[in-house]
Amino acid sequence: MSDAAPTAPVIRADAPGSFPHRTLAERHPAIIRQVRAGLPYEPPQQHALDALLKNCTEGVIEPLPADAPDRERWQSWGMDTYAGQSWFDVPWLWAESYFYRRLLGAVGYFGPGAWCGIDPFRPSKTGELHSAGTDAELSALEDLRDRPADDRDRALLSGSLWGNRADLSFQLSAEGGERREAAPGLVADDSDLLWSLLPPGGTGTLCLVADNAGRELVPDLLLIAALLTEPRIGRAVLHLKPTPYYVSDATTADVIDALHRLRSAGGLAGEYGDTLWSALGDGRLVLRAHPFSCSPLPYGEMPDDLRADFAAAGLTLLKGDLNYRRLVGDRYWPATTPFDEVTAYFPGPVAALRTLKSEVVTGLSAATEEALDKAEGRKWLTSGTHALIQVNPSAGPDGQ
Ligand SMILES: O=P(O)(O)OC[C@H]1O[C@](O)(CO)[C@@H](O)[C@@H]1O
Repeated sequence: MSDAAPTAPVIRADAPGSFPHRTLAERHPAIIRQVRAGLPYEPPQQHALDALLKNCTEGVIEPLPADAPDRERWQSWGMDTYAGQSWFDVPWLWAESYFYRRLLGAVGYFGPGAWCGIDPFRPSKTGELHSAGTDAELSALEDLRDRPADDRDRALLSGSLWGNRADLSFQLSAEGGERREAAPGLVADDSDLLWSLLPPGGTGTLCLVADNAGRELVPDLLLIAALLTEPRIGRAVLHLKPTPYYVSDATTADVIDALHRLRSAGGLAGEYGDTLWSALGDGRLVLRAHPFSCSPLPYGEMPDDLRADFAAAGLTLLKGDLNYRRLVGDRYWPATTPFDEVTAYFPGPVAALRTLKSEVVTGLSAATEEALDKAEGRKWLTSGTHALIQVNPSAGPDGQ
């Protein structure tokens, strides 16, 4: 970002009782317990998980072992700077991301050994993919078959947006322990602008930066299939996580599971599944699993090859809360900070589709913020019941 770009305090988890503090102090231990119970880990993995539980609540950040395959990468992402500090004192985004890296290390994900490559979150991901909720959503898709293309596209976009509520890590500590109903209406809605960047007959490239597997990835895939079929795009690039992350984030294995699920569902879901299967085969759908997708840094610090990927797209659509935090910067922005200003650095037109699950938000009108505060206090920021669609069509070199 240029020197004139707006700025605000970076979020840390050092205030007991705050939302970020509860994430580290309560959610991370709950995730470790869930992982430990979810697979029949052997004593070395169990002991390592117990040690991580103690370390992440009471200890200081420890560097990766000398033989870790990604040690140098983490050094370039700030590991040496933060080693020795409390998890609660470093940037919240950094602490959360590093927690998931340490969790994978504890279960032997990076090998050597028999647990190499085993996703510790797979039990909850597959449970969700094969749930009655997913069945119901796939059958409901049939109702869209005979609707005008524009209506169908808007319904699929809405499915992709609200699919972001289905975040398994979030469910572990949603306020009150139970799921609350989604609020009608969006706190910001640039959907008309978004559709103008995906015109009927369009042949451009859409980059979709995925978030969660299962009930979020399924509608994301359906949206891509519809856009390719209509067509509104000629090609889609789907950015996934190279390793399991934030419990439910989608990896290549999760895409394959989701495609099997679609194809076995029959009906329109099955047709879309077949479309995506062949689009992978002929290059109209491309999968990426860039290391930076699991980095603890904002997109403002993305490497050149990723920047080039986004620059080549007619639109990059980032899904979910974490991607939003990384897009605008994980900071306590005044909610009225213009979205266009904090995303001006992005290499091309960019859109965010997200339900609100952290205290990071930009681009709201003062009236919207006031009405939300009046109705809910500050809970609307983190409850996951509100959503937004924001677009900066002029990000990138031509727009600056
Ligand atoms: O799956 P999403 O939408 O990225 O949400 C994950 C979010 O949940 C949290 O774990 C808790 O709010 C955040 O750290 C993170 O931004």
